[in-house]
Amino acid sequence: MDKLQIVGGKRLNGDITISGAKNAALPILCAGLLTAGDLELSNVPHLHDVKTMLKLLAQTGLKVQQEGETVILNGSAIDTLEAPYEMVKTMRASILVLGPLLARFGEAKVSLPGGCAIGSRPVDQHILGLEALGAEITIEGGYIYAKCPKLKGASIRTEMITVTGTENLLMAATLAEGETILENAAQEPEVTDLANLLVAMGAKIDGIGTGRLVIQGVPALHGAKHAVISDRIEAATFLCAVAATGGDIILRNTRTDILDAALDKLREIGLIMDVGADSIRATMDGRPRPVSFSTTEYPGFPTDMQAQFMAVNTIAGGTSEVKETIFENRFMHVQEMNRLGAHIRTDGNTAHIAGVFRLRGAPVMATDLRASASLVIAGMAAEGTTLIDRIYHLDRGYDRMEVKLSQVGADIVRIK
Ligand SMILES: CC(=O)N[C@H]1[C@@H](OP(=O)(O)OP(=O)(O)OC[C@H]2O[C@@H](n3ccc(=O)[nH]c3=O)[C@H](O)[C@@H]2O)O[C@H](CO)[C@@H](O)[C@@H]1O
Ligand SMILES: C=C(OP(=O)(O)O)C(=O)O
Repeated sequence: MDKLQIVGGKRLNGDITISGAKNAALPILCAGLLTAGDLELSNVPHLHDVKTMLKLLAQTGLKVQQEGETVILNGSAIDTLEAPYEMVKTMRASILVLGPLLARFGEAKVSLPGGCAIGSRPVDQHILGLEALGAEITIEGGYIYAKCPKLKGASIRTEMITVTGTENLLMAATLAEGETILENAAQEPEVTDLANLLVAMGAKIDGIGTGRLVIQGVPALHGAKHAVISDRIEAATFLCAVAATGGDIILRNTRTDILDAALDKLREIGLIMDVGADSIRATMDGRPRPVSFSTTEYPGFPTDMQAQFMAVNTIAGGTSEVKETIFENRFMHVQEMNRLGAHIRTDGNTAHIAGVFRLRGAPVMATDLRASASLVIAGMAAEGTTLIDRIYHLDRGYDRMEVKLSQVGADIVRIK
């Protein structure tokens, strides 16, 4: 199992190119199931989750061609309407094949994803929404069996805002008969990116980027070309890294208009930023200032950045409070950060952090994707050597993170 070895205390200096967003690429790849035409996707990141998704899609009969960051999909010969447990268990986003398969082929069999380190993460809203569109759904032996010769438009209000739930229902509704209204829809930029692709494929969607999506179903979708949106979470993760280590970096190929909540907090920390249309220069000197925040849906502060900001807070000059409102168990990094000398106490969904002057390197264990990223940041800020075990979590969602960080001066190596 690969590990990362980090010798902390190095300032970061140089350029980093941000990759395409994992959370946009995954649903967008699933949209390949909706058409018999060619889908040509660029800016697709090199991630373990993308590999898993392509493997899952290929076993349905979807043709996959990949060269660098470009992926061409063709769905003219799909013959297996199934997502097996073996693949779904390693990546929850596999649930995103359910809506497209059902809408285009009238049936699908998809393994229930089950819980994971950050919470129980049910998919009841995906199921209820598809039932509202006319699907007959049964759950047996850990699998969701969905059937409906032709979905019919409906008005659906999910009980909470769900990102992949919105995406699944949105994709299904594009091929349903008549009008579908999705209320309480997620407004995350990755949902918008998917919606824009669907429109390029011939879908009729109003209200893109808002909490109310109105979809007029069409009989079929055609092929399209699309560039996956830049990863705002990767960008903000590197900004947290420089806030923790000090230095002067430039992020390229980033979308600065979708980073507001994170940029506001980074300014509060003391990071000086020169924000262009697709690049950010960030400089940091001195000790970070503590920041308190509560995670919420977009455009609020993203739960996927909670752990990385907590890493910065551990060495800030003062105390802070971090509240996690999206997932019930997303503080797995706390114990590991405390092993590095941080002073964090949790009380339900709130973490109280008393900044220490210096963290000290230690062996730690990654527990989930963003927890892994936060330990990388903490390790880079710590004195001495930190060894991070179980970094397969990191590889799920960061495109060669250690390579990008070494290029800007971090002392970080992968140990096979
Ligand atoms: C691949 C992808 O895009 N992953 C993102 C997506 O995950 P994902 O789409 O799985 O997260 P959701 O937005 O669905 O989850 C939000 C909350 O709703 C709950 N819920 C959701 C659906 C449902 O049917 N029932 C239910 O109870 C979840 O347990 C959670 O507490 O959004 C999360 C919240 O921004 C991000 O952290 C993930 O990085
Ligand atoms: C929780 C995340 O991803 P996923 O929904 O794919 O588990 C994440 O990207 O931080």
